[in-house]
Parts: sequence; structure tokens; C-alpha cells
Amino acid sequence: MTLSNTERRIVENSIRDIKDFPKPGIVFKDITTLLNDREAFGVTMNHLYQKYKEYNLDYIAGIDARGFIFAATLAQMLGIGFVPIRKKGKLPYTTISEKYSLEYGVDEIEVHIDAFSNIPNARVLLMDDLIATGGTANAAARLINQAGASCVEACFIIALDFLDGQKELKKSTEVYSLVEVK
Ligand SMILES: O=P(O)(O)OC[C@H]1O[C@H](OP(=O)(O)OP(=O)(O)O)[C@H](O)[C@@H]1O
Ligand SMILES: Nc1ncnc2[nH]cnc12
Repeated sequence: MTLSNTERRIVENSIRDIKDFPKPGIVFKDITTLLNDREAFGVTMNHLYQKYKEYNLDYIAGIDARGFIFAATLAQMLGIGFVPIRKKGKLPYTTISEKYSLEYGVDEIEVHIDAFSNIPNARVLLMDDLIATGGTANAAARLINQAGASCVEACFIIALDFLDGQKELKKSTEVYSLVEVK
């Protein structure tokens, strides 16, 4: 399932490029201008709902921080649970963690050890706003599997295809991205 040309134009035109943020040489994809545009946010979420309603998902896991917005919204639309995958030190209960590299730094993410335990062998959709090098998403998929669940697909609003993140992640899980930046 893909976006129609009109829907694609609405979504693509709503994403703002900010040059040299947070470092010189980075073109930052700003999704705040998608979120505050009711038509673009609506097209995005309705498309994802239509795509994932037949997947028999048990949870959506969203990545800190921008991934939370799309993941929690879609989980509510699908009537399933949302699980936050957070930057190190933010989750209060026992966690498992993974280190990873970013386009502009190094970081570590965590999930609660019992986050998926209400449903045995839970089917989980991983969500984030963007995949760049794929470091974050790969670490998040490993965390989901270590927590006893199954990462059935990873979904992004934007894939930076001039980096190899999406290509690498496809070796270990299904991947779907709405907008691919060449
Ligand atoms: O594919 P990668 O190279 O791993 O990069 C992608 C990640 O980078 C951004 O998050 P960031 O760490 O900037 O955090 P934020 O959402 O809190 O701004 C983005 O939201 C992804 O999570
Ligand atoms: N270019 C970019 N824009 C927005 N978020 C990012 N995360 C990693 N690279 C990014």
C-alpha cells in the first residue's frame, strides 16, 4: 500500500528542511510542520491506519522523542498498546538497553524489561519519525526481541536514502517508509 500522488505531495510539502541543524552539514527534516498541518497529519495517520489495521499487531513501540507522537497516535487508532523506547536514564523500572551511533553522535536507548509481557510472543510494530544511519532503529528492534516480543516491521515517516540505514535494517526486518529522500 502506497500514498496516492496527491497524498504524497501533501505529506512531502509539509516537511520543512532546516540547514545546518544541529550541526553544520546536516539538513534537518522538521516534522513539526507536518504535525501542525491538520490535513498532512490526518493523511499520514489515516494512511498508516489503513496499512496496519490488518497486521494483527499487539503493540506499537515508539522511539524517543519524535517517534512517540506517531506511534502513540497509531496505537490509539488501532486500539492496541503503546510502548516507549526511551533514551538512557528516563524509564523508572528495570530496563534492558542498547548503545548505537547517530548521524550526529552516540546514544543509548532502553525499554522496560516487562513492556510486552502482557501478551505472549507479542507482535510489535516499531515506529519512528525518521531513519538516517539506522543505528537507532536497529538498536530498538534488538531491544524488542530481547524483551521477548517480535518486531514484525519498522515504520518511518521519512527515510534518508542517501544513507544506508533503511537498506541495512531491511536485512533483519520488514521496513516501510512513507517518504524516501534520495
Ligand atoms: O537512523 P539514525 O541515524 O539512528 O537516526 C535517526 C534518529 O535520529 C532522530 O532522533 P534523535 O536522536 O535526534 O532524537 P529526538 O527525537 O529526541 O530529537 C530521529 O528521530 C531518529 O530517532
Ligand atoms: N537529518 C535529520 N533530520 C531529522 N532527524 C534526524 N535524525 C538523524 N538525522 C536526521
